Amino acid sequence: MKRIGVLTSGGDAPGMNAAIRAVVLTAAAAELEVIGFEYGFNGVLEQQYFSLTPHHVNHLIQHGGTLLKSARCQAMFSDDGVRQIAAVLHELAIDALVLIGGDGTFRGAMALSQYYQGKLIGVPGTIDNDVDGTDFTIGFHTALDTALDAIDKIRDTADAFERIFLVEVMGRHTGYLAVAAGIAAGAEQIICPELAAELDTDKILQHIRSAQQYRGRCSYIIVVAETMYPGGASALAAELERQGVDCRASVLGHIQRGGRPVGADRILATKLAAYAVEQLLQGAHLVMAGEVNGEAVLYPLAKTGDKQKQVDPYLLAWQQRVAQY
Ligand SMILES: Nc1ncnc2c1ncn2[C@@H]1O[C@H](COP(=O)(O)OP(=O)(O)OP(=O)(O)O)[C@@H](O)[C@H]1O
Ligand SMILES: O=P(O)(O)OC[C@H]1O[C@](O)(CO)[C@@H](O)[C@@H]1O
Repeated sequence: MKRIGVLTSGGDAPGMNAAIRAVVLTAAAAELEVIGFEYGFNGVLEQQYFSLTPHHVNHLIQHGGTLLKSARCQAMFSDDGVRQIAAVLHELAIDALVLIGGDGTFRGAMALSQYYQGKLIGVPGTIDNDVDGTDFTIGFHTALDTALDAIDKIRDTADAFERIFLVEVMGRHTGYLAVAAGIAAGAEQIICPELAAELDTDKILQHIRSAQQYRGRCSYIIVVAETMYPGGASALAAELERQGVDCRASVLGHIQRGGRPVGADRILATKLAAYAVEQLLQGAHLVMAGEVNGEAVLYPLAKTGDKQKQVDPYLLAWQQRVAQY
């Protein structure tokens, strides 16, 4: 193996830069050349790439975003597009490709494996934490702290007005961020797919009223996962207002994707990206470098999107038992 490629794809996540750095430094130590493709799979298709040297990754570890940019690539959903991308990789003599992204990116890797003869390895980078085969994805811990910082501030103003707030967090179709942020912020309610397939406004109102009966007037925060209500938290707040409850909505949105990665994400990114390159050199293919119980492990890329990993059931049950107090 002489020349490897690396790209970041899907939603950017704090710590992706730390992962790129570790890929480049580990490869340099093994005398491998690294080609960085920009804008995810689009950069391969459009041949937007540059040779990445240790010089490029100096003092990169502390920065959010991704040096390689990210994107979602429509061409990957057509057979023709996948073939073209594989052809560019062959043309550039890329022996292996390191893909830093979420389960969608890894589905892309599986599609690419039909036409690409080189090796493919994944590094889990997404704030959503919705990737099987690793306890945590790179970016999740930073996004959690960013959400917490915002919710703690919302609590201050909610307390001052004894107001009800809906705070919408990201997470696509999973509630890892919602549950973690809700628990850590001491939210009164958490609404996420793991707690209820469909949102029930009667139940929400009942919950608010029973908490108010028990405590008297007080602030009340509901953390809502982004896909739980058509139109999001703002539309849900409007509906609750219509039913006679005065409340405000705050959508945290993309601020959760930005910012300096926290230590846990920098360390996870360094470990998993370094491990991925080392394992490539040992012949690994079509696997993701993950971390389970503190150990670096390889997990089949084909299974990373199976949704076997669970949001902590203990915390979910506990939240439901105590929230009315
Ligand atoms: N089924 C698929 N077949 C081929 N390519 C895919 C497939 N699913 C996703 N991809 C490719 O991977 C890219 C990223 O996927 P996606 O938008 O789902 O983000 P992700 O990697 O899951 O990260 P995140 O969840 O953090 O946004 C897509 O834009 C597409 O190019
Ligand atoms: O950047 P976009 O396309 O708005 O995507 C937002 C989505 O990306 C994520 O930030 C990461 O997957 C999700 O939490 C969110 O649903």
